[in-house]
Amino acid sequence: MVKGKITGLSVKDVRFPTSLGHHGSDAMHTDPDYSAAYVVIETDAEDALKGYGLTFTLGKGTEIVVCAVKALSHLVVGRNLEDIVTNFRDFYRQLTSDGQLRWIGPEKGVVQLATSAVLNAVWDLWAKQEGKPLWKLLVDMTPEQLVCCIDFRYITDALTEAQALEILRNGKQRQETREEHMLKNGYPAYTTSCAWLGYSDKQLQKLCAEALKEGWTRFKVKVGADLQDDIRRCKLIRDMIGPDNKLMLDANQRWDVNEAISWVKELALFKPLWIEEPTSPDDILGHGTISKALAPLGIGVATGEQCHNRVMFKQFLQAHALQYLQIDSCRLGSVNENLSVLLMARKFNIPVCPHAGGVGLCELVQHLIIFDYISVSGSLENRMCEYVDHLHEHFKHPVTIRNAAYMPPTDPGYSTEMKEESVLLYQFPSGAIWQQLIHEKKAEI
Ligand SMILES: C[C@H](O)[C@@H](O)CC(=O)C(=O)O
Ligand SMILES: [Mg+2]
Repeated sequence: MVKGKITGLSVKDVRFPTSLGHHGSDAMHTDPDYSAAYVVIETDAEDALKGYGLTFTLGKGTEIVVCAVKALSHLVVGRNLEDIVTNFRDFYRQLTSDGQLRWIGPEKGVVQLATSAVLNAVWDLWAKQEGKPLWKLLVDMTPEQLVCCIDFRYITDALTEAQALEILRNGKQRQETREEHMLKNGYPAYTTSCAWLGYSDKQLQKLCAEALKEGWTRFKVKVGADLQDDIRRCKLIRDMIGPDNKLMLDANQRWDVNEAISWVKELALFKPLWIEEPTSPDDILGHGTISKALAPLGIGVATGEQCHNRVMFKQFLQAHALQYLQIDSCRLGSVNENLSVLLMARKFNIPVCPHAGGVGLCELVQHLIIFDYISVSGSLENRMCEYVDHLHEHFKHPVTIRNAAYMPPTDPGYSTEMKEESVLLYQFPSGAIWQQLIHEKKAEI
């Protein structure tokens, strides 16, 4: 039962100094401080439940997203939660179509990140009021209710509402069997934690050995800055994991199109499954050219973590420009826009392998991919979800990984809530952690 009027929305700039340990580093983001614009919404309902939402950023710039969240808040405060969720498509459109704010988007960049943080909080609150983890809320919704959350504007040439309904109705068949499978075995994951670009070979070997012991069988390596380094690191990791485990490469947009093709050909002997973000995330035709060139080598192209909306994904799919689609729970406009992308991926028969990691991205996206398996794709073939072993301790309901798989969350909500003490300590710049780093001249405002 959904209830209450939204009476308040607050947003905080929360940053973790991950750059100090080179965690999260890649060929383009050499010093990321994993951060979040962290939203809390309150209602006047007696249950006193709050909704928590976030979007992921890399340090500087979080304050700009915070500003955008504040600019959106007048569209949220004062609204009745039941009205929002029963007309979710309209609400999504109100947030993304504000006559003035859309000029700095539309549906991309800072305003879309802010939209995502706000809507993630709404979904969290809805799931909490229903007493279900978000994935289960989605699984239990009817196809009609689910399509009512999706804005089909700009994608009907690829997916109509009727086609979405058909996919979701088919997805209802044997749904219980797949739910049981998830509850027993979890959703398969791969790890990126061993091979950030800033890690030494020694660190890489140590982390890889530990991961193998823990049962990981799928590994991602950062590449793209220096070819000889890449060859050395890929050989190191391939030798350690053996020929049968999976290896993926991630260049984080470092190359031009032809450079990407020739560079990846040099790494082909290490048998990577995919090359991720080989070039600009906006270059759909470029990704298509790379896909064509690498297909004979058995290497696919993966992208999506910086794909800013459903229209981009539509075109990637139409242009056969990706072979692995990487949704991101905080880059797209929350669950609403992600639903449309999951359905398009199903229609085009492309496996979804979500981007996760960052801060909170694993916590959130596990709900979406578990729902995808149970109610949309119905398949685990060629599918896996990213896992990164950082910052989970700051969440009230952190992910549970068992045998290299995400176990479905059981607590009500979207797993978005951070521990209060973490928010206090890491709030930028007033939190004690940042005050200390600023004092030691290891950080600046
Ligand atoms: C800057 C981030 O850590 C980025 O490297 C993450 C990423 O590309 C991934 O996890 O994939
Ligand atoms: Mg990546």
